[in-house]
Amino acid sequence: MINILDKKFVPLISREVIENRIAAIASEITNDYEGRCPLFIVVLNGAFLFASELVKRIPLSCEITFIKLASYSKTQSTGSVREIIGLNDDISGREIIIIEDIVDTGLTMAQLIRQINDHAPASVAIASLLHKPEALQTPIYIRYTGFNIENKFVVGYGLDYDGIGRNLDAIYVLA
Ligand SMILES: O=P(O)(O)OC[C@H]1O[C@H](OP(=O)(O)OP(=O)(O)O)[C@H](O)[C@@H]1O
Ligand SMILES: Nc1nc2[nH]cnc2c(=O)[nH]1
Repeated sequence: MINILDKKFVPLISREVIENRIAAIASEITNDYEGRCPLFIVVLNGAFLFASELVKRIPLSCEITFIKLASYSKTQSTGSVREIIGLNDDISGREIIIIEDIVDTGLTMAQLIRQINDHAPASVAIASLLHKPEALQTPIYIRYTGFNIENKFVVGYGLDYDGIGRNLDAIYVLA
């Protein structure tokens, strides 16, 4: 059990299990994109750790860029997605792979996909470390999923509770 601010969390997914799964996703992406040069779009803040562990295992020629979106306040979705840092890259004709830490309600991803599709990419795929299928409010197809989890608030491996806990090397769930 760990304490973060006023809440208690218990272990859900260990570092070893996470890293083995990331290695498997990296192999899949490497096979699927052989001979192509994908552009990874990393959704900050939460996806920074997943992204760094993933891309270092993908020996393809590729580019990596960042966008910063926010929709969560403490343990709840606010229902609206704010863009804090936008996309400056030319994505038309590119093979896009979005790297996300979690797809929960799906509102963040739905907005980002709409925004990307407005710029005529060649293809768009999503890689998300976590997914809460029961929480989804809009259909989202996730090509590469790390783990499907229950609809409970989680922290660690990039994910925070009120700004704290992103540096934990495993995933914890609210007790
Ligand atoms: O599917 P949704 O319900 O839209 O939730 C998913 C989003 O929530 C988290 O971001 P958050 O707003 O917490 O910002 P952060 O990544 O900076 O922590 C996460 O990184 C996703 O981007
Ligand atoms: N930290 C954290 N951020 C989220 N964003 C969407 N769902 C979650 C969650 O369960 N935990």
